[in-house]
Amino acid sequence: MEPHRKHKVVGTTLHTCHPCRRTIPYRIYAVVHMCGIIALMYHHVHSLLTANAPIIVTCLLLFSDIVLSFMWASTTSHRLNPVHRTEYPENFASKPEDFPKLDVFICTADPYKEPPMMVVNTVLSVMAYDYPSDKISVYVSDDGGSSLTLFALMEAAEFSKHWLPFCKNNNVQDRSPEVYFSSSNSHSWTKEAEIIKLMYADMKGRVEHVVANGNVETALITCDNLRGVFDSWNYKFSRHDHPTIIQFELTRGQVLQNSETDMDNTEKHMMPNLIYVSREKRKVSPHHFKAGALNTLIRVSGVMTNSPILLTLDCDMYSNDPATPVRSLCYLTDPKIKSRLGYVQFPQKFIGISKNDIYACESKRLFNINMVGLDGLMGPSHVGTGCFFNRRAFFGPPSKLILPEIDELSPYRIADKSIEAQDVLALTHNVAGCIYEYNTNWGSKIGFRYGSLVEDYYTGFMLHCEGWRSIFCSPKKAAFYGDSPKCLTDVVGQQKRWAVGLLEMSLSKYSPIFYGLKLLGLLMGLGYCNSTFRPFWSIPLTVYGLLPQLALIYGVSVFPKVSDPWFWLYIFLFFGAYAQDLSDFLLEGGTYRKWWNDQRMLMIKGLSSYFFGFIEFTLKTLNLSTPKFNVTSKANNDDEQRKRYEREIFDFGISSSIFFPLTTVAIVNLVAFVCGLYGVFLCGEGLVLELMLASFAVVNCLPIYEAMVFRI
Ligand SMILES: O=c1ccn([C@@H]2O[C@H](COP(=O)(O)OP(=O)(O)O[C@H]3O[C@H](CO)[C@@H](O)[C@H](O)[C@H]3O)[C@@H](O)[C@H]2O)c(=O)[nH]1
Ligand SMILES: [Mn+2]
Repeated sequence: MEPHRKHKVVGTTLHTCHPCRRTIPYRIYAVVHMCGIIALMYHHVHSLLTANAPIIVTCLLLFSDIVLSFMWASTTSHRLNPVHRTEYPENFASKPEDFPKLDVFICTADPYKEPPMMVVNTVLSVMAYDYPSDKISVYVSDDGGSSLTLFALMEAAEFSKHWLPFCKNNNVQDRSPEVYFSSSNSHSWTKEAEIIKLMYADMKGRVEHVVANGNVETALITCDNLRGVFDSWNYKFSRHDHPTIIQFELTRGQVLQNSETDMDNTEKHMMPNLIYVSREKRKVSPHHFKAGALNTLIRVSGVMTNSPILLTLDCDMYSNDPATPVRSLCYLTDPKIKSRLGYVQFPQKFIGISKNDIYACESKRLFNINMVGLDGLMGPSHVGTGCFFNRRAFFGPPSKLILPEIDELSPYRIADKSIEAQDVLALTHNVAGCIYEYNTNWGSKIGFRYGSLVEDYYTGFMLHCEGWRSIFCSPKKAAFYGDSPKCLTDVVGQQKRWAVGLLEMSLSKYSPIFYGLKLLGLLMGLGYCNSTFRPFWSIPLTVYGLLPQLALIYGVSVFPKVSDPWFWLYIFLFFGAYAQDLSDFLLEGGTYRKWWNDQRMLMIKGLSSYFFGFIEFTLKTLNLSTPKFNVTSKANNDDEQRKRYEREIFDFGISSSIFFPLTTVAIVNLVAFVCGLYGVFLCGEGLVLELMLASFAVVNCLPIYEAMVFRI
């Protein structure tokens, strides 16, 4: 973070906003770089007309440079007005009874890729927020329809009665029990902590036993009334075809927590609601993956509690700071901005990243740098997790409320009935049914939007287009920590899914380049283009990764020679763009080595994920396949692999065709590099730019050669 003192400070005492220091130099540089790009375009057109190089070569280079310039322009839109914000939750003075109610949504989809203990820890960490407990309702959506997850939540509900008072009475900061009990200060644990630790270990043992067995044995269910709960999982039940299951009174008699009646074991605190929802699934009805799951939760929670504020979390994102909801209220309750404020987005931060982040798992540009840039315009994009929403934002533009099909779901309704009431329960089952959305606005005008595998990004974009604003809230102490894929195959797989989702968005009728620019204006529209058009990086990467290298091998030139003044333009544009990328990184708290790995990963993703993303998207458009939301595995059981990751050794995992273009480019560059060097020694002045490019690629590919050699 930069020092703020000298800068203009605007806002109320609940939050302040400071323009970043780099703004002015960045704006000046933008003008200079733009002149360079215009000159380059002139140069290309000139060579096209005078045709001193083969036309196809000039055209390919021109097209690549157009894509690169577009990427530069869209990145620059983030650089013209970056801001940092600070909030002062200590000034938030409402009485506990005046706090708004909060519904927390946690999504999970597969008990083997997303271990139920992980879900349990996330659930417990938010149940234990420093917030009036009776105002919190935690809804867990289980798209895996798994009895294992439900069993784990029943255990969590029981354990929470001890865990919540323990945290609050001792002001524990790590409210994910796994994190708390694995932290190193074990010697200072009190007797009470030791007892709770044993209870936790006990519960963990039971849950892991059930998961290893693959089914819930009746002997493990201690409470008689709970046994019937698992009857739904009969022979007809499969994860893609099953009825709705909603369980809400776990602790006494039936399932999960209920804040109206459940007291914790010290009888002082009220308990939050904990509700398990597995929406109905039928093979014939589309379920729209996570977007569909979240819309179901918006409706189920609408019927049960209808809190004005929603927090969405992926099951791996546990809370790292119990004060986070109050921090978000600094914005969400500010009368000056609240009527147009759609959401407050926190950054995605991850645990267990290797020292220099070899696979760029942090996605720093996406989750951090770009967010700071967009925050000074209309607000950050939505990144799917760690986001506090204004419920109203899901029901049409700020100026025009779109009423849902039934009154019970209206965002301003006060939910005053008990969640146990029969009619409430019946309605929740109805709204979680798979035909409920037919002929409604869900997924198009209200709720999370369907049509893209990056439902988060798409929905945020549509909200901005409707006139909603957003805020990026990035406190020093991370609000959430999550899990990020840590092996290369998983990373490129995740990125391929994103690429398909982004292409679905960029080539739809709501493409940021038309619809976005029209509704959001130049900078914000371009800002959205920066991410949506990211898969297009594969075009310049392929061209620049092969064409000049082939030229080197055949000894012909495609770039200007050193004696040509245009040579310096190439040097300037290349180093200018890279230097600015590096400076973005360093100014937002990155390191040189992380930046270096990040730029290498862009190359790798471009030649694998984005490349195949294009293919998958084309197949989808031709109706030849339907891309799926492949959930990223968060269970890492491979010790060898983990060790290699910690030692930062590149690991391609199981050999996969996804790496074919990448390895081809790596080999071509190595050959070209050798040929180029040979040329320089042989005839003095060689093809300097071509050789520089090949050497840059070779240096970048070193770990790839290493991995290739070790594999043989
Ligand atoms: O049919 C599905 C598929 C996924 N999920 C949940 O979606 C979340 C994200 O899935 P994950 O495999 O972790 O994907 P990531 O690529 O890591 O997620 C990023 O990208 C997604 C969009 O592709 C966003 O939804 C996420 O919030 C964002 O963190 C998880 O909690 C899943 O349980 C569902 O609920 N239903
Ligand atoms: Mn994830």
